[in-house]
Amino acid sequence: MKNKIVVALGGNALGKNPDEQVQLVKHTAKPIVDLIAEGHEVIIVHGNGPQVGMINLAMSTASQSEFKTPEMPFPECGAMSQGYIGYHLQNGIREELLNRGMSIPVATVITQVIVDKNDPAFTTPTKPIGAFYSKEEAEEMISEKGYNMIEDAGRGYRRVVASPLPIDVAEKETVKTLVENGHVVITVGGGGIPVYRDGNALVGIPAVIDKDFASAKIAELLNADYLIILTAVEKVAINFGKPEEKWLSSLSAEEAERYIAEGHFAQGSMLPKVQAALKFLKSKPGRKALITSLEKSKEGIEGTTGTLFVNN
Ligand SMILES: Nc1ncnc2c1ncn2[C@@H]1O[C@H](COP(=O)(O)OP(=O)(O)O)[C@@H](O)[C@H]1O
Ligand SMILES: NC(=O)OP(=O)(O)O
Repeated sequence: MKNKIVVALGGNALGKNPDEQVQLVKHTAKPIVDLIAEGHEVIIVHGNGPQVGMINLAMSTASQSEFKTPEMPFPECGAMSQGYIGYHLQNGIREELLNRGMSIPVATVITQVIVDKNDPAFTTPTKPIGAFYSKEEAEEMISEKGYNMIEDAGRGYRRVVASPLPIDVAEKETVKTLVENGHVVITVGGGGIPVYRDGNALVGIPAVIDKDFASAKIAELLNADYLIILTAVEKVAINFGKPEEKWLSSLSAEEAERYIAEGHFAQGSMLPKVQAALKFLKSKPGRKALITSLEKSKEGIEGTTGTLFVNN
């Protein structure tokens, strides 16, 4: 059956610098084009944590240097990250399509996502961005740049920014029109540029929306059948990393809610994915969500691997 599928790409699909990104995206394009070749309509969402952190730090450092480049506001850095990642992704997918004899237009839509400027998330920064640093480097960044830094699961220190929930997608009609006309669209990159409504204006606000929540939102708005969240693991586990770890092939809404309450999914990594999958599943009967790895996405949609969220 032909499905309308929103695919959310995790950090392992993109890499840490432009060279790595170009190379990784060639690999990322293959499972995406597999889905397109099977006749599915595919909409692509990607993360931007490492990239928006890199861009913002570079712009801020340059503006404070002898070269005195202009201060670049955070929402503009988010827009730059969408352009930078979208540029590589659309070319990678385009090339893979042409290699397989398919001439299908691919485009990135710079996408703004409406948030509530009074979202409580603005008072507690939780979203890790940029690179990992040592404790000493983190302390220097706190005192020199005023950043909020946290220790991230034993992997080092990372800057954190606010992460409000997505309410609506400003460019949803444009995305819908492109999808209906057979275009492959990359949208809500990095969760979308967070904006709030002020009369007729959309005003950017410094934050990074979680791309898992944003992908569930655009999937709902586009009336998609399927949300596929691709990450570094083939399945979701309970008791992850413990001796009694159990990998799950399917999850009902009731089971997912119970496991969330029992604390099986790590905050900032697996938890938003499970919450986003659950939200999409519950938004309309018949909708399905899958969490699996990039490499296994074809098998995942064929039903032979991954964690499938279904209402029974
Ligand atoms: N319960 C769990 N089941 C599976 N993976 C988990 C679980 N809890 C945490 N993880 C970790 O979460 C990671 C995915 O989160 P993250 O790396 O932040 O995602 P992204 O692909 O969006 O960059 C997995 O690779 C895994 O290491
Ligand atoms: N915006 C966002 O969720 O990015 P990451 O997936 O890179 O954390």
